[in-house]
Amino acid sequence: MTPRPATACGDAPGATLFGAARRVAVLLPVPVDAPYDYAVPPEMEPVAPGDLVRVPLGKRIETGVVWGEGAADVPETKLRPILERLDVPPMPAPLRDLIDWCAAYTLAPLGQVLRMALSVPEALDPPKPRTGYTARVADLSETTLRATDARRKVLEAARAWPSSEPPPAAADLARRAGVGATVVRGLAEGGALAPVPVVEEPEITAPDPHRAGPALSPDQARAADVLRAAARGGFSVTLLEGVTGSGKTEVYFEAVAETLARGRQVLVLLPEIALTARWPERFRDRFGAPPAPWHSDMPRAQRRDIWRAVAFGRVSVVVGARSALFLPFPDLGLIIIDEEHDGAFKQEDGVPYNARDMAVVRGRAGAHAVVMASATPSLETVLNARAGRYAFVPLPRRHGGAALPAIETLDLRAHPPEKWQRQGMLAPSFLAPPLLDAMDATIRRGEQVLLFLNRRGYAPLTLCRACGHRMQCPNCSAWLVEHRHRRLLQCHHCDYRMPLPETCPACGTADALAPCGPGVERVAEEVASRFPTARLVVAASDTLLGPTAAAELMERIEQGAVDIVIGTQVMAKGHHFPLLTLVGVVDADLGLSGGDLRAAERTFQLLHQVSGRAGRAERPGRVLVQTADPEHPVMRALVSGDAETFLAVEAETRQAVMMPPFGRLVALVVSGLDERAVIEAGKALARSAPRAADVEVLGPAPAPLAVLRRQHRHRLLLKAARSVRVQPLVRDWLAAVKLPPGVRVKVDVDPYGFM
Ligand SMILES: Nc1ncnc2c1ncn2[C@@H]1O[C@H](COP(=O)(O)OP(=O)(O)OP(=O)(O)O)[C@@H](O)[C@H]1O
Ligand SMILES: [Zn+2]
Repeated sequence: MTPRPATACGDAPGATLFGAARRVAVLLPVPVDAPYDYAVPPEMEPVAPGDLVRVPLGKRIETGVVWGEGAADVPETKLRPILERLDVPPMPAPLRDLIDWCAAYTLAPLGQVLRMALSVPEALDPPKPRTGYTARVADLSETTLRATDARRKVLEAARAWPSSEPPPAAADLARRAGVGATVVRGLAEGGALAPVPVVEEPEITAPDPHRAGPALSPDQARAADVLRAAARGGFSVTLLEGVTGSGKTEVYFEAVAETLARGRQVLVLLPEIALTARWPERFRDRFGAPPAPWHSDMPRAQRRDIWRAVAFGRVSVVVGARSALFLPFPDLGLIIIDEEHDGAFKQEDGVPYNARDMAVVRGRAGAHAVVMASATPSLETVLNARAGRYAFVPLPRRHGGAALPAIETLDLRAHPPEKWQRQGMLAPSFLAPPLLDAMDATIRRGEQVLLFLNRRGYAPLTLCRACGHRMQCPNCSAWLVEHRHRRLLQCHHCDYRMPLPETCPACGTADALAPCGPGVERVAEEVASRFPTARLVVAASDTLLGPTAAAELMERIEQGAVDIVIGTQVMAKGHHFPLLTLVGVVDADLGLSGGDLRAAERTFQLLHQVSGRAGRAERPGRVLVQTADPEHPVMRALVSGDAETFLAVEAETRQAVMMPPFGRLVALVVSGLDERAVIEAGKALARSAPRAADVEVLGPAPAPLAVLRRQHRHRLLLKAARSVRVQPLVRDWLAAVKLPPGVRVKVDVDPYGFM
């Protein structure tokens, strides 16, 4: 552990002497490892852990949280006082536990983790009052004001304003009286109306847990019983594994209802909340009121309101992205993690934590149930369920008698795509003839097609036919992706953009730059030409502008206003389109290259999820998976539907090399502008790497993304047996190496991505 900092004020002398004043530790949302001590002015008592306080820090004033008793190792004379205790509920103990745990586990500074829980500092201030007006007199004759018609009407309206409602604003009162707002202000100045400060928190309709849900099938009812029982008990984790379209949402809604009926709060975590915009509508259909959303794309004012409503217990259900886990629920009774296998639960920037795992920590701290739902649970979670650490609830059948789709591979070597005519020239095709035939037949039947390609833009690479030059990002070791609609080349890592040049920047040849490989836009171009009358949409994170637009598009698809959807992973999960019967996977091999530990698992999950969009209602579904390697275990598992064997082989492979979840991994990414310094630092780290039984350090080696935003990046990987506590090892390791200026080391415990 880093030693507790001596004092918050540096060399500034203590402002006051406090005699025997009590001291407390206050954690501040700044990158420090431990709380600072402060004195509690006696008149402020009682001050207790969790209280939000304002304290001096150097020359600033900071807001922090009382974390516990003071440490007594700061001299009395240096101790500074708490300035103010804020008028918000204390941070609940389970959230403080989570913050402690998260910092200790990820090795992130404690204060940096706290910062995630205080992400909307303005939510700590009382809402700004607005001015309302009440009648001060019964009649204008009691004032010196001349009695005009307009004035009389306003005074009457003010006197008639229902006392159950807060006093109206000038504009509202004027509207009621049918006059202009200036009349109201004139009456206030003349003493006929009294201006009063009105504090209003936004109104929230509570979801009603007693509304009847749909009639559940026997399978669903059994599963719902187990989840309801879990929601009544203390801490538990349950894996709800249901095939795509089995009604997992309806089933876990029963656990939500149970928790709400017991008067406790519920948190539902969804990956990429902004894109699963239909979920709140389903919730509203079931419970009669919307859940409170929480994600980073929300307007700040809305985040402020929701943070407060959660803290004061006025909100009972939040549906959000991973950061919702750090909201100050005073009485959380259930966490649901939908699509628990999804990589979006892992935060890569800032504090690298996995919200799925931290939800379990939060559940244990708060002694309540945690439910993980997925059709393709992660290997970690499956093993936890097998070992009995998690309860297991299966939903083996689709709802309403729908069959699972028939999945076939389409060997691209046996069925090479045939070129097509583009503006009088032959253009490469990305769709094999059998897929095109199936699409044609599907549309003719009035059904829908989803073509899945997990690549945004037009082409992932642009190259010069004359000299072979490849258009690369100036800041990253990555190709620039062409976005033809927007007429630009863009880096998907740093967002660098440039117009598509007319001549090759290397050799100067005109019109020689050619796209290489497909993105969704390019597939759409081919489809538009081959199916000129079909109604076509492209759905990718950069074409769906915001949750509302996304929800609208999903609704249009649901209603059959679209024939062919060409989409990235935003189309893969959660959606329920009754008319969608054909899914074509354009490039199933895309995610399999590269040395990523989870490449096979992730590809299987994604392709299985997207396959699951087909044939969810009466009409049967079909999936065609284009691949150059139909014998690959991922393709075989997809076709056979035998996830169990696939996971067993995955498990065996990883166990043989002691990779997660059988061993532990910690990634260290060394980065800096100066490549030499980065390499030297990497070597220095390797030299002082921990030497212990069951611990191995690999690297340094350039990271797959060797340059990112001009920063050179080298990686080391610490691999250890599960029994090893890696945090103290890494802490000592980092403490032993002095980094040159300008070089940083980012620690990622349980890395998920390997870029
Ligand atoms: N008991 C039921 N009564 C009526 N409709 C149901 C019932 N169960 C499920 N459904 C409907 O079936 C569809 C599929 O359910 P849901 O989306 O919950 O499945 P899922 O298991 O979450 O699927 P996926 O994992 O593919 O997203 C939804 O439209 C849902 O409303
Ligand atoms: Zn870049």
